[in-house]
Formats: sequence, structure tokens, C-alpha cells
Amino acid sequence: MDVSSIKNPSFIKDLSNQELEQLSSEIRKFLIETCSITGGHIGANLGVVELTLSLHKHFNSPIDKIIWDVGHQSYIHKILTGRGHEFNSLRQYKGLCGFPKTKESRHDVWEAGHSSTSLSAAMGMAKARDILGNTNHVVPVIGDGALTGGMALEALNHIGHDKTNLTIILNDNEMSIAPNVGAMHNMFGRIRTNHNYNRFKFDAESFMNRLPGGDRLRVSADKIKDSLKYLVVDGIFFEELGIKYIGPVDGHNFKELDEAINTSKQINKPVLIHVVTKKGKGYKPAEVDTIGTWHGLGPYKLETGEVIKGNEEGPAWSALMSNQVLEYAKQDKRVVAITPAMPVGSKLTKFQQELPDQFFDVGIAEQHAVTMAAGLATQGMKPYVAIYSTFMQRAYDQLLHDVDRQNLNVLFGVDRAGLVGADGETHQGVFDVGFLSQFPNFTIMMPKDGNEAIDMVNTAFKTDHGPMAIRYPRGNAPMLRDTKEHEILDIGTWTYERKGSNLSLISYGPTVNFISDIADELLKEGINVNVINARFIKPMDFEMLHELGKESMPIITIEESMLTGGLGSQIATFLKDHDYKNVLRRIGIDNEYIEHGDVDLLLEDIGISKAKIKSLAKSLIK
Ligand SMILES: Cc1ncc(C[n+]2csc(CCOP(=O)(O)OP(=O)(O)O)c2C)c(N)n1
Ligand SMILES: CC(=O)[C@@H](O)[C@H](O)COP(=O)(O)O
Ligand SMILES: [Mg+2]
Repeated sequence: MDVSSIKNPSFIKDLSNQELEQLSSEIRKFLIETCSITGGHIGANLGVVELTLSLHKHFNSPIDKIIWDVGHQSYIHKILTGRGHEFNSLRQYKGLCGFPKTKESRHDVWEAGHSSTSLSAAMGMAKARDILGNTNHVVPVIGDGALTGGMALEALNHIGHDKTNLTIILNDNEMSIAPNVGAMHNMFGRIRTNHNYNRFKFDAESFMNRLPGGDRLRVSADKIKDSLKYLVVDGIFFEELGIKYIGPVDGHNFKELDEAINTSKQINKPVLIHVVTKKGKGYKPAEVDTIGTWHGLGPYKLETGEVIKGNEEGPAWSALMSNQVLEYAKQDKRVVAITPAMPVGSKLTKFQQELPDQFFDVGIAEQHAVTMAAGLATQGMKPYVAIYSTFMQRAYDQLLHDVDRQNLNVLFGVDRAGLVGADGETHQGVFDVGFLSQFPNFTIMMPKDGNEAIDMVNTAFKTDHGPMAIRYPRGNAPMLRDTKEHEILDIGTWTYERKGSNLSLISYGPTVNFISDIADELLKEGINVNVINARFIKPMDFEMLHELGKESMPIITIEESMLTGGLGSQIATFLKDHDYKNVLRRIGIDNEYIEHGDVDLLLEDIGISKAKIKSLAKSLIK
């Protein structure tokens, strides 16, 4: 079957399990081929082929609400709901999104990208159903990694208490991006090991549910099961919360999935079906991956699984930062590194191997990561939290209430700062400047190159200056000079990359190098501009700002960030507050979400392009 021609999932209901197995193979082949060109979250999707088919067989989407946690594993759902023919545009500019998108399909009833939201969303949808007198099913699908997120646990607490009718699918593949961690993960391991007992329990329950004889028989049967459960089962966690546990179920076996889902439908209260799957199933390189490389990646060679490298010059920003911190940690055991489930992306695996006692992977728990760092800092430790800008949003109050208010020495490596490209609007790192700038004690830096990043790490560890954030983008860091001596930077100072007399271009991060190139081109046309590296976004260089105000040349600020609360807005406020009359134009993201696609194309859209900046500069000088 040509899976790209599927229009809607209704045909699945008529297929035998043998036919579904055949369809599973065809879908896997299609996914492996298309993702080899587009890249994507292939590992997670290969693991849920049978599960997705089964859900669409037993539930009636979109009346029944299938909610994908994180949403990175929704490709099969997209294919079944008529989007297979668009897969060559997956995660590309103006193409199919890598996460559920309501505007793409009425079957995408919930949008995500960040983890652990599905249970709360499901609870909301189920309560709406009950209040409005509807009868549809609500089916959140949450991974073993996502279930470690605080929000998911808050939701379980509420769901169990409220006894809301929900069918929770726990997709347990033992992996987060990296191997999953934590006590919950250990508990799932024990449940999987107790498989025999659980099979018995599952069979006994279906048997008892089929028996006639009314409530009395059912009550005594429940009592037998309960006492047995206390004797043998580790996984009473969910049942104790008031959520019926079914499983573990082989997530690649249609018969087992059929049984479990059919049983769940007979129970009018919250049910959790524990489905065990294999991440990467059906593609050898992804199946044998124990690190997390195949969770999500760019294009690869189909035959070998070899990842196709781009034009990467210089070290990855994340590696540069993590290895630099590692050097300090080797000398000083007070330096510890914390990651909320991103050791692979944040390139902390070397740190983890070399200094396991100074390393903490806390799971998908950004709030806990930040407050734990605050706790460490109160004891004179020097914690480094590597955290993606987008996921830092989860910890707004912890950054404010726990770290900044107590003015604690915590260093944040704000990874994936700026536009990230293929992951799109849920993942762009464009809000942190705005919200961190509000906090009185925070110092915010962004290096233009790898050398400056090294100086910034040095500055952070050599000064006790309260909370500090070093932002750095996805991709690779240019190394512009040999670094032997590490500087301590004067906090709140900017530098002139070049001096001019017609206009000032101000930016931070690698964009500074980009505007230096623009300045070169303008010079050839007789326009001589200041290029200013605002390496400290907070505090700003007030001395230089007064200088610029007095010179009263026009200013253009350029930032890969939201305009509201951004550097340009803060400069505008400063100039106005001090009655300077400079004409100022801000280039950045103006009150909108930026979708997925090639970063250069996205930058062009927001006005960060050579042509646009040059033309604006010329118009201001006239
Ligand atoms: C709040 C938040 N933190 C971190 C991430 C990054 N992230 C995306 S998927 C993932 C692992 C999810 O593991 P699991 O739920 O088990 O799904 P699997 O990929 O194993 O199917 C992580 C850490 C995220 N999307 N959101
Ligand atoms: C779905 C998710 O949140 C992560 O898998 C994310 O896509 C990782 O991004 P990087 O590829 O930039 O590490
Ligand atoms: Mg998992």
C-alpha cells in the first residue's frame, strides 16, 4: 500500500491483525526513507507504529481525543490522518510541522513540543466532556520520560482523586532522549520484570469482569486481586492513586493491545495502560542506539544509518561550554553540572563519565533542576545548569523566587538561544532575554564566538556575582583566535568591533560577526558605521550608551529574540529616559511565534538579512 495516499484512519477498523502488521512494515519503510532526507524524531516514531494503529482502530478520532505528549512521536498519526503526501516537507520551511498542529488537521486536538502537558490537557478535555454531557474517550499518550515531568505528576494526583474517566497510555521504551533516569524509571523496570504476575493479573481481571453475578462477586474478586497485588506487585503506585493499572502490554503485539484497550473501555474511571515498546524498532542503527542519537537527528544515509554532517566549523557550542565547565569542575569539586534530561543535546556526557559524582541528570524536571541548583549554591557550591532556552521557560518562578531573589551564584548555560530551525515555534529560544532581563540580580551574556564564551565561563567562576546566564545558539562556535589566557570580563561592558561616524549597529552573540560583515560592505559604499558587541545584555554598558546618546547618531539594534523586553527595547528606554534624541530602529521578532524551517530563511523573514539591514542603514543616514 502507498501509505502517503492514506486520507483518513477509518479503514483501519476493518483490517485484520495480520493486515495491520503488513501496514506497520510499510509505514516503517516510509518513515525510515523520508526521515533519511528530512531528518526528524525517527526513533520515537518507529517505536509507536503498532500503538498508533491500534489507537486509531479502537478510538474514533477526532471525536475521541488522542493527545500526544511532547508530540514528537505523532508522525504515524499524521500519516493516518491524511498528511503522508506532505512528508517530504517535514520540519522544512512552510512544510509539515514535526509536532501536532491544530491548523494542519482536526485530528490534532492538542499542540505540544514541550513535555508532560498531555495529562493536564486530557483532564481538561474530559471535564469539559462530562460537564457538556458528551461520551467521547480521552486518550493521552505519554512516554516514560515525560511521565517524570512535574506537571504529569501533578495531573496524576488530580486525576486519581477525581476519578475522571480517561485512558492513559504509558509508552514505556526505557528511554527519555538518553536512557531514562529516576525512581519512577526503576519502578517501571520492576513492573516489567514482574511480567508474569502482571500477565496473570491482567487475565484474571478480564475474566472477572466477564463474570455475571453483580457487584458482590466483583467486590470479593477485587479484594482477592488487591491482596495479591500487595504481595507481589511493585507497581501499585497507580492503583494507590486511584488509577486502574493494566499491563505491561507488548506494544508491538496487536492482540495484546486489542485486549488491553477493550478492557479499558469497560472501566468507567481512569485507566493507565502500560505499553512496552522498543524505540527505533525496525531500523537496526536506531534499535541498537543506547545513547539517544536516534531520538531526533538530521538526514542520514539510509543503508548505513551514518549521520550526514553539514558544514560544521568549530566545536559545537554545547560541547565547548560543557567541556569548559568540566575543566573548572576537575579543579574544584564545588563545581557541579545539572541537566534536566538533556545530557546528549547539552553535550554533558563527557562530564558525566569523568565526574559522575559532580553530575546530575534530574529527568524532565526544569523547575527542580533550577531550585536544586539554588540549594547547592546556598552551601557554597558552584552549580552549572545547562538548559535549553525554551525549556527554561518552565522554571520562570524558580529562577526568580529561588535563584535571583536570593542572589545566588548559579551559572546557567542557556543552550539553543535564538532560532533553532526544524523544531519550530515550541522550541525557539527567543523569550529568555525578555524574562531574565526583568530580574534585578541576573547578569546575562552572549558570546560572539567560542573564545568569548571561554572568557565568560571564566568570569562566572572567578567572580561571585550572583546568578549569571551565558546564552549560546544551536550549532557550532567560530573560534576566532588562539585562547591561552582566559580573561575576566568587566561586567556590564560592551566593545567596539569597529568605530564609525555615520550610524551604530548594536547586537550580541554571533550576530555581531554578521553585522561586522555588513559594516564591511557598507564601508565599500562610503558608509562608516560603529559595530558594537553588546556582550552583556544585562547590565548594559551605560557609559557607552551615554557616549552614543551624546553623539546622537542613528542606532539599529539587531537581535534574534523577541523585541518586547529585548536589548533594543531596553536601549530605547534608556535613551528616552535620558532625553537623548537618537533615531533608533529595532530589528527582531515582533509579537509573533516563529515556525519551523531553515534558520536563514526565518531570519530573512524577521529582517535579519544583509540586504534589509543595509537598506535600513542607508535610509536612516539620508
Ligand atoms: C519541558 C521539556 N523538557 C525537555 C524536553 C526535551 N525532550 C523532548 S522528548 C524528551 C524525552 C521524552 O521521553 P519519553 O517521554 O519517554 O518519549 P520517547 O522519546 O522515549 O518516546 C525530552 C527530554 C521537552 N520537549 N520538554
Ligand atoms: C522533542 C524535543 O524537545 C527534543 O527532542 C528536541 O527536538 C531536541 O532538540 P535538539 O535537536 O536541538 O537537541
Ligand atoms: Mg521513552
